[in-house]
Amino acid sequence: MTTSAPTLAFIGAGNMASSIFGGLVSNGWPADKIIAAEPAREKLDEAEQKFGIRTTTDNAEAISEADFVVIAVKPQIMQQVLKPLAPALQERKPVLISVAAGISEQSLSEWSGGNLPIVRCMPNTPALMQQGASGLYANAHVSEEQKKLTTDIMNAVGISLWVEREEDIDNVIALSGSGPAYFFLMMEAMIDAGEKMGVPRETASQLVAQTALGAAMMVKETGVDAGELKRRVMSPKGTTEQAIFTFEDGGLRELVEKAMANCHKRAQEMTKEFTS
Ligand SMILES: NC(=O)C1=CN([C@@H]2O[C@H](COP(=O)(O)OP(=O)(O)OC[C@H]3O[C@@H](n4cnc5c(N)ncnc54)[C@H](O)[C@@H]3O)[C@@H](O)[C@H]2O)C=CC1
Ligand SMILES: O=C(O)[C@@H]1CCC=N1
Repeated sequence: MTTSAPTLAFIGAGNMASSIFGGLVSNGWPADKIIAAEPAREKLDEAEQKFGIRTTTDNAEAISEADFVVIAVKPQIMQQVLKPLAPALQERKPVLISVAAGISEQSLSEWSGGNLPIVRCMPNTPALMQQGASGLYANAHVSEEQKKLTTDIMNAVGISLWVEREEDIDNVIALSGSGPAYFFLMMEAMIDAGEKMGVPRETASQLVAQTALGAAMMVKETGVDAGELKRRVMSPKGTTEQAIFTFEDGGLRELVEKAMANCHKRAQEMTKEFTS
């Protein structure tokens, strides 16, 4: 990214925000074009030290020079954080990018004073490694140029895909926003099982992480269906099929479907809960 990169303000410098600004800086986004605002001084100090970005405890100050404002606070406090920022947002008119689950564009628009270009973005924490996956939804005030710049920002930390319907953001949450945790759970369970078999935890961890990475790369790079790739590991009467039959008999598919449905349901409940 050149020095003509737009200025980005992050409101909230927690897990998700730091994954995005950390990923941006690691990918060459100029650190002096990123400012993070947060009440927790220690998080700002860490962000300054690790990534060299600018910081402030004053949210409105961060907005005063921003072209894009990424709001990354918990959904529960979004309204109380956003409402006092409406005057600063209305004066500057940046693109407001919310990464919050369960906060509708309508609520964001109302709390920020109306008529702002708003993007609902559903990223995930692998953004920190520039391996994030984001779903993006724009309201009618977002111009094509602003959409392109939003794509540039999120593509700097992974892949991003636009959705036409806002409700698809809840599907993106169930797939990729919350998705890393599903894979972490699977890896954690495999590492624990490996350790029980007597493999040192660190060795098990390295083997599992590389296996997950390799499997993901095969799905991404070969274009071969995941089911077919699975079948290619399952030699007839071999070892893998014993493991896969155990997963299938135990109802793993149904469990995954149920887990994702519950994740989606919670996003919808939150949207109702946090509508003023
Ligand atoms: N953690 C994840 O994997 C993902 C999170 N999200 C969304 O990101 C948002 C943030 O989640 P996390 O980063 O996980 O939470 P977090 O708790 O790590 O970060 C929130 C940050 O907001 C700060 N904050 C509190 N009051 C504030 C205020 N008045 N002004 C500015 N900052 C304030 C907190 O000190 C904290 O650092 C949520 O809305 C969540 O739905 C979206 C996708 C994935
Ligand atoms: O668990 C959550 O609510 C957030 C949204 C997606 C991932 N983490």
